[in-house]
Amino acid sequence: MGFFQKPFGYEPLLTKDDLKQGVKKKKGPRAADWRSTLLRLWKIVDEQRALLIVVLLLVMISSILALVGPYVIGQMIDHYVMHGELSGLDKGIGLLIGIYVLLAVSLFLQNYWMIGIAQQTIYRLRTSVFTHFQRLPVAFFDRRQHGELMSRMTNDIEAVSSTLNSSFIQVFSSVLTLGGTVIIMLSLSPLLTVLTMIIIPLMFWAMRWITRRTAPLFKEQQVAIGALNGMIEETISGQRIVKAFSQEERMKAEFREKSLRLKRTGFWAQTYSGYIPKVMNFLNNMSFTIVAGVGGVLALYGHVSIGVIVIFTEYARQFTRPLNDLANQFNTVLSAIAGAERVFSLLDEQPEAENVSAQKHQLLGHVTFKQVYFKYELEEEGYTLKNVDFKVEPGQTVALVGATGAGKTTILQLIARFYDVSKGEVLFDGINVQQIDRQSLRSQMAFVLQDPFLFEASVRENIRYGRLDASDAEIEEAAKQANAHEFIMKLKDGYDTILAADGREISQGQKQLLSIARALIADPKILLLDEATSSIDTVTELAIQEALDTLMQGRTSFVIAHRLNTVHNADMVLVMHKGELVEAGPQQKLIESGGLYAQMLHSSTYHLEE
Ligand SMILES: Nc1ncnc2c1ncn2[C@@H]1O[C@H](COP(=O)(O)OP(=O)(O)OP(=O)(O)O)[C@@H](O)[C@H]1O
Repeated sequence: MGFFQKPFGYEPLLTKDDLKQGVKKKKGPRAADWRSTLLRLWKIVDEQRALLIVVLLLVMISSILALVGPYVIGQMIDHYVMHGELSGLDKGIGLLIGIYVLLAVSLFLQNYWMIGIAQQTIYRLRTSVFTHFQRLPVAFFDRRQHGELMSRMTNDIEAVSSTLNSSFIQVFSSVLTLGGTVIIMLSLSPLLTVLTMIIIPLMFWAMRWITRRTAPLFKEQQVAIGALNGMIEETISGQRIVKAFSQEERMKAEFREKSLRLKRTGFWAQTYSGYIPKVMNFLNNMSFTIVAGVGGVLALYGHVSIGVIVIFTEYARQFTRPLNDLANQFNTVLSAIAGAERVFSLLDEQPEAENVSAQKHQLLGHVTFKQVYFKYELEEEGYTLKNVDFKVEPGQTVALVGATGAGKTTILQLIARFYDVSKGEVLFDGINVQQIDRQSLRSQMAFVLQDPFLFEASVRENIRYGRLDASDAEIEEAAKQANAHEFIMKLKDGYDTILAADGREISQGQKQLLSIARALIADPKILLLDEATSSIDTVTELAIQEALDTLMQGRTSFVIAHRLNTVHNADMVLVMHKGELVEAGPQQKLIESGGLYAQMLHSSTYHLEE
């Protein structure tokens, strides 16, 4: 019973120390070649070594049992049938039944345990990739396509999973069966063995001839399927446009042409690949005929017994099966190695570097930028932020203004330490951000974005995301303060209404209110806000404004301002221009100085709403 339970326990695949080490010695397994990939995969599977050894033993037993079957039949023919002895036959049959029952049990168990091992391995691989994702810096996600990353989590891991499920046993048992068959055949008759093997080169030649023709056809078939699917998807989602521009006939003609192409390549790809089992069967039959003919002659001259001929033909039949299986497994194993390689390369990505001397720190609310220079990884040349220098006191509200691309969001991202500065320093209460534990820093900050992110969960859970231990009463109180309670109560199930991931059932303004409630429940020391620019009705707008005022009280707040009123009420305005902080101070002072901000207020390129 113990074995039945073993594969399903969970232990983390990579410990924190492993990760640290992996980062330090970047030369570790880079998953660059398939051998190191296999080795890494093996290391994970090897965690369940005891069970794996049992499975391998069972595979050995079942391979031996499968080989012994025909041998027993031959012996029965020679010893009982040829001598007309019925009495021994029942013992032989009993033995055969025993062998085949044992074989079935052994196959069942090895399959059950191997799937357990495979699923546990995949579970741990998937968990460590996901855990690793959480540790990766924002910059990593900047340079990767999200669809591609999701495909690694799903398709690539699935490729490894299906191979582990079946190929491992299949390959091992094929090799054993092949070896065992050859040894038995050689011991029975070397001459007949050589004759059986004549077909091997013929088989390889035939397979190569066929796959050379089918490989490009299958590739073309994939391309044709892709093109056809793409067109179908476009036509369905663009239905209105197709109709509006009366393009139905053209679409039909295009579809027919693409569909015909798929039909043609599909026909030849399937035809050629369909030849493979037929050709194999033919060659197998030929070898069978040769063995039967030559064996018959040998038996007539008394060189071998009839029993040996019967066993031999049976082994000769069995002989090609593992060969075929190995050939079939080849592609599956290759695609699994490729999948595993891509998964491991993700695990090799460096996590957010943590300073060992970093400490937890209770923020007071001072924020200082000291000659900060910053450059995104993807940026080709120059700095996104250049020599940004400012100092904010606890509880102050700072409005960031500037044209699009000036660097306002970048400043907020540096405060949240999504990125590290290239030069200069970001300080909280006089402590360099690098010396503060990242987790403790972020837990004391909250973001309210223009387009807040909602999870596919209830309204209550979406607010609770700000602080997981918040009680239902606290959540309701926060929603009330955020002016969200009223609209929540009008939803179908109130606080229990499940929202879609994109929050499509509620308006943009309502999403903002939820996000404000989420920030309130987090009770952060520092607030990072991006004011909404999209047109929101005046009632919601007022509700948001009021909620934000409540939220900002007693907290150091940075607001990317889109409204004149916000700038007006701010303690300090930071005017950004092409990555530089060109002016800083209260709005009135900036207007009086007649600098860039004063000009911006009157120009049409930068617009603050009344
Ligand atoms: N993740 C990123 N990777 C590379 N470059 C980026 C990234 N994010 C922003 N940038 C670039 O950095 C510059 C500053 O962008 P930022 O988002 O800080 O401007 P912004 O002032 O907030 O603009 P907006 O008002 O349009 O949001 C821009 O040129 C932008 O293209």
